[in-house]
Amino acid sequence: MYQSPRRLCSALLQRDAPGLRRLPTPGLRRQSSPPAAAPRPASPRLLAAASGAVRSCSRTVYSMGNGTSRLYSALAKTLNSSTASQHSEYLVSSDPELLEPIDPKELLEECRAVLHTRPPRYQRDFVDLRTDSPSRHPPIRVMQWNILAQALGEGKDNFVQCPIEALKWEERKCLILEEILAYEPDILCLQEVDHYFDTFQPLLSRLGYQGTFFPKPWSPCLDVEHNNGPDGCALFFLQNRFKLVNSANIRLTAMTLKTNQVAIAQILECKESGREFCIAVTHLKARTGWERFRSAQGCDLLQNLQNITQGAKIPLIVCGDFNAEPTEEVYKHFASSSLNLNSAYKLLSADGQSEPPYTTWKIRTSGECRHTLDYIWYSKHALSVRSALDLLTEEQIGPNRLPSFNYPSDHLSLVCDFSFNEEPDGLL
Ligand SMILES: NC(=O)C1=CN([C@@H]2O[C@H](COP(=O)(O)OP(=O)(O)OC[C@H]3O[C@@H](n4cnc5c(N)ncnc54)[C@H](OP(=O)(O)O)[C@@H]3O)[C@@H](O)[C@H]2O)C=CC1
Ligand SMILES: [Mg+2]
Repeated sequence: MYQSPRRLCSALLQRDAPGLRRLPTPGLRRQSSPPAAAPRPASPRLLAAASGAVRSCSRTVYSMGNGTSRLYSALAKTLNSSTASQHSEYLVSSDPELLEPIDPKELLEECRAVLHTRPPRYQRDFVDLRTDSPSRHPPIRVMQWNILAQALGEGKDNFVQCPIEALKWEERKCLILEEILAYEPDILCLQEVDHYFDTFQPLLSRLGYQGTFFPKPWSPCLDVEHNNGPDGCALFFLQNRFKLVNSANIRLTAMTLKTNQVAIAQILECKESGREFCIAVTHLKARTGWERFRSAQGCDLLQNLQNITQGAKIPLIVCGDFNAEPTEEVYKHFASSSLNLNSAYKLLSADGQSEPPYTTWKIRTSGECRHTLDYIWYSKHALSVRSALDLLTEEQIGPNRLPSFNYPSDHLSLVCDFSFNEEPDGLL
């Protein structure tokens, strides 16, 4: 019988343990020594079913080279304005076997079997950040993660110290799934997703998530031979915790021009508390020299979010790979916006005012790239951050940096537990 991930693992999570201290991560880590029982044969049932299930569909949509992005754009529902619209699924499977719930423990076991030759997953701890007021409702766990598009990792990114075998999709996808299953986010905000239909949508939907994908109009993945389609942003939420009220796919503009960057914004209603909030995910333009462009995209996103949240009446969480250090203009726009946002990971610093030293760390032909680019912004008057997942240390990341055999992306996942403030002061 299927149980929701939260019910299965709540005893292990200790999210509500009192005191200000580091919390142990869930007990779902792959073991460093081989398990007593022999690992499963290398024909994972759930993983194989997932990729086989949608292959026929993804072939139809994706296997036509660069022209596919045009076809895909026609399939994707695009809103250039701030108007929110009703959500609709891009792909609805009619095969009942593919809709059967998965036991997350079983999927995790399959991932571990696939990964049994690799070193163990890095250990990261949650830092308890609670200030005072206890919450009557369970926290909302949000994960922000640029998972590294498979086509970009293999074909464009030039991670010169990362062995190509570490990027093999059949194993790397298990490392990504393992990270998601270990932290059990209620909401998952992803960038560089180029395996939505054949991997994440079918698997995560069977774990109880409802997903939305919005591809980039001209994804650079489509320039890579044997690509799996365009990359884009994906947003998943647990259906037993939230009801979708409204959803908007936004193609960002810069100085009124349409750009290649996108965002998804959704209004969700919390089933336990009845409270509504807006969750958004984005991936802004990369590379140096594009700072003003990013700034304009950020302004457009803020304007869209102003409208969607009815002028900051609805609490907001914005996750993204902003491709911008905290010194950049786009960061300052978010920090000083009338939406009253704070960046959650600043709370890990001693004074609560500094961003972490890095959220991505890789070595390209140009040298070492260590930057803080990923953020989780939240309405600072309406929401509190109860805990945040600590980042990896330099030692854990290792001399060859990311991605690696232990970690599947060049960006670290950020995970926070939020709760609504009990007595909103009307300032949001
Ligand atoms: N077919 C066509 O007509 C068109 C095609 N295009 C394609 O789109 C691409 C541009 O798309 P756009 O969305 O603006 O791309 P971005 O500049 O935003 O970058 C795309 C990806 O490249 C990664 N990246 C960042 N820095 C580097 C680097 N130094 N080396 C390698 N990869 C890096 C980024 O990862 P991260 O965020 O993790 O840093 C990001 O995911 C073009 O190169 C072209 O391939 C664009 C327009 C038209
Ligand atoms: Mg990238």
